[in-house]
Amino acid sequence: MAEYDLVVVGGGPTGENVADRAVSGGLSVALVEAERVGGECSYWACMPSKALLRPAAVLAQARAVPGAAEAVTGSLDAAAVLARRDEVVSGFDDAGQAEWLSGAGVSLVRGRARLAGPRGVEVTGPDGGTSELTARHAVAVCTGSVPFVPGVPGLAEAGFWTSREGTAAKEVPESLVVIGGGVVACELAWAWHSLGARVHMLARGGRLLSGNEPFAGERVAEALRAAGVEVRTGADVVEVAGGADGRTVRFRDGSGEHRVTAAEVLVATGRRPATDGLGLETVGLDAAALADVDDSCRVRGVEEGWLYAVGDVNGRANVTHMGKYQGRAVGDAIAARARGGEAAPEPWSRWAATADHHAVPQVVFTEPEVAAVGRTEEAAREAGLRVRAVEYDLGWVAGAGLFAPGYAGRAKMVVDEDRRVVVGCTLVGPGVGELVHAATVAVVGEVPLERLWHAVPAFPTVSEVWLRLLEAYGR
Ligand SMILES: Cc1cc2nc3c(=O)[nH]c(=O)nc-3n(C[C@H](O)[C@H](O)[C@H](O)COP(=O)(O)OP(=O)(O)OC[C@H]3O[C@@H](n4cnc5c(N)ncnc54)[C@H](O)[C@@H]3O)c2cc1C
Ligand SMILES: NC(=O)c1ccc[n+]([C@@H]2O[C@H](COP(=O)([O-])OP(=O)(O)OC[C@H]3O[C@@H](n4cnc5c(N)ncnc54)[C@H](O)[C@@H]3O)[C@@H](O)[C@H]2O)c1
Repeated sequence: MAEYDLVVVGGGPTGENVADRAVSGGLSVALVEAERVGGECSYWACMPSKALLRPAAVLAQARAVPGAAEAVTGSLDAAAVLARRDEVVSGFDDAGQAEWLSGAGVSLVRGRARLAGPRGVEVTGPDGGTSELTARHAVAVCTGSVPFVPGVPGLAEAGFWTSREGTAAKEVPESLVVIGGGVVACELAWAWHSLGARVHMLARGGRLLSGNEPFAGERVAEALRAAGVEVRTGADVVEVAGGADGRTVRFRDGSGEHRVTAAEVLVATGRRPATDGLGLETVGLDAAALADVDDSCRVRGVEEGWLYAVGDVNGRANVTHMGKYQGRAVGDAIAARARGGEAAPEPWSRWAATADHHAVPQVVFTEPEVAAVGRTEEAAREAGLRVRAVEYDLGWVAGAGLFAPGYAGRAKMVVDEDRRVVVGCTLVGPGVGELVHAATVAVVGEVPLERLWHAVPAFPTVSEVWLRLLEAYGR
């Protein structure tokens, strides 16, 4: 039985960061990975999806600028885009990331882990053999999430894509029905449409990207429709059936019952924590327990506090950057506690993932992009804040006009009237993903509006929208 100070279960971006920080803090660390070091993000999520989307964005932006537009005479080369995607995922080979782990001083154990009593981890290796690891101080569960698949009659029999096939497919399907209206649905609808598939989206809710300000989903839906994607909102999928022509999806919306047939069906209806077979019962817990963590991601109610749940598996903020952020805090906290310190997760201390609560940035890489941080106006009001929001048309900013004539976009800033600080910001438009960090700094730093006036955006950049938003709010 091998003993380490810390055993990390799951080598996605979150687990890698927990392990790296704990080693830097002087601990011995084993990391157990069942599939590929780098996790979902590197092979079937963030990286391949962005590789599929980027060429279309570049092409659209070149086409929007006279002088460059004339030089664009062809369309996307789908085979080259897929080849680039394969390059970005290193041909699904994790040797590079495994080497990085080893260089960082982390011991990689390949296999599937399950808890085996307090501080115990049993690993079933690729050859089916089992081994046991013991953690002197802590076990960090960083197993991520798996697709949530609704129980639609006929779906399983007909066969469907999840985000795995939706990012890793080797060929462009002739047609695709996307079930869902969230981030995965919007991004992958764009990606496969841009590569030549006929795409039909069926979103259950009244709008796309429902976690964002309403104008975000509306603008993305408008753009998808303008590009030729069929977008249906308020659509309830009733049944899916396989046949010679592909897969037929029967759905209902406000106008009645309809059918659509496509070569493939992509189910993008959210994700759930990856806790199956994790052995939580051996320590007296159920799957829900991993969502009940303090701000250092320590699972509550576990005697001696040796168990942590970090990243997607705790459901606090399911994006890679927040998993990594949690991972840094957790690795540092475990190391500090192993040295006998308390590492109390006081708000904004190095041991607390405080930003998870209301300062999470996210970029949706559609065309236009959606970039947001903090609370929407509605969420802020629901949280009891007295807020005032201002909006500004990005197309009126000089830098946007230079970015592309006819640039279309919108920005919204939500201000806490009592503290006079920004608590949320949403930007929609081409290339706005690169603008969101300024908003994140304002939200996390709780920079007073009076001081924000002194943060002068360079001319002529799209960031001048900050000045316009402040003017719209009034001094
Ligand atoms: C299509 C798609 C696109 C996305 N795009 C973005 C994006 O652009 N930006 C962004 O920030 N986020 C994006 N996300 C979200 C992002 O992928 C996740 O938030 C991120 O991967 C979470 O990291 P993690 O390390 O917590 O989990 P994961 O990346 O899921 O890693 C978990 C690891 O644990 C391993 N594991 C699981 N169970 C066991 C076990 N029992 N034993 C051993 N190992 C185990 C798995 O094999 C996996 O390697 C996207 C998600 C999807 C689906
Ligand atoms: N660029 C990024 O940062 C990025 C990209 C992709 C995914 N992600 C993350 O990955 C996670 C998963 O994304 P997602 O899009 O799968 O989830 P999501 O929660 O964003 O969207 C789920 C969608 O499925 C719909 N839905 C849920 N149950 C349904 C049902 N039974 N029938 C029909 N529709 C149903 C919801 O109405 C919603 O539109 C999210 O946390 C997301 O933030 C991030």
